[in-house]
Amino acid sequence: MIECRDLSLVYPDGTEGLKNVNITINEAEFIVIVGLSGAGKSTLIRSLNRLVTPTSGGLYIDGENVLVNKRISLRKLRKKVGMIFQHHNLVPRHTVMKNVLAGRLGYTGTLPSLLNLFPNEDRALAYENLKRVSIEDKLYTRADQLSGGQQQRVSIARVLTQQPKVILADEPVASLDPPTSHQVMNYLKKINKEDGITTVVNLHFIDMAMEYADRIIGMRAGEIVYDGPAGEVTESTFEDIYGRKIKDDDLRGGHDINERNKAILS
Ligand SMILES: Nc1ncnc2c1ncn2[C@@H]1O[C@H](COP(=O)(O)OP(=O)(O)OP(=O)(O)O)[C@@H](O)[C@H]1O
Repeated sequence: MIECRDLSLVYPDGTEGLKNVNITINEAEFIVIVGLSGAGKSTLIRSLNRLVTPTSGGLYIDGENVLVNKRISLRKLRKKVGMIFQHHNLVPRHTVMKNVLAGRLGYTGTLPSLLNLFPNEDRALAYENLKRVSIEDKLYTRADQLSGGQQQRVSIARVLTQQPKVILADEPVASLDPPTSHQVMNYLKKINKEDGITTVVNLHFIDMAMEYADRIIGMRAGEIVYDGPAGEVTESTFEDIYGRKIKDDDLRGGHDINERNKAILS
């Protein structure tokens, strides 16, 4: 469980990225954070993994405040919390397998991984996870030879290989076309349901947020302005969060294609 208590973050130039955020993220939830550009979605998700450091308040992971308790090293935190980025952050010239094995870094240490000395169990785990996102046939392909959607699936396999308790995804579909966006979201949702891994995703497409989230958190100007079950969200909720009418650009579309996608994945 993750708890933010009066969490605030002021960037060095004085910009308030987060203002008194109070949320509790429960085990196995699938949460989507929505809000306009600049609302603080990335700042919040990056705070949860300490990629940025909140300037006041408490951030409790399994009951321990990781902002004050130095016993919990960053490495330990990052073993528990896996991250997926918009641009997947794969090493372009490394093979798919090597990229996925990087998920074991927190367990093996840097030197064995530099020497490619991963135990066989790690390799088997990496292969299983590539199979879960249906990309095991690209095992020996260089990451930069894959499409954007394939690269994002490899980054999902990498995060799974880390065996995290929580997956954070910062705009994971922003660079993808509608069918590929749905494919990636379906994989994230399937993993959340099957493995019970808590998942927090930043999205700016409201139709996707409603389709995949169990719970939606709306942000504006660094503050939480909505927090509730996705089933209770309406167009006017989004208009309140965005402070304006909903536009076509706020929708990803592609739902007809998604029905086929879901059938393939189920
Ligand atoms: N390193 C930084 N230094 C100063 N200000 C920053 C920094 N990173 C983000 N900000 C500011 O903090 C606020 C929140 O930004 P953040 O990136 O968290 O928003 P966002 O909702 O994720 O937006 P987007 O969807 O465009 O990524 C914005 O005003 C942004 O300009």
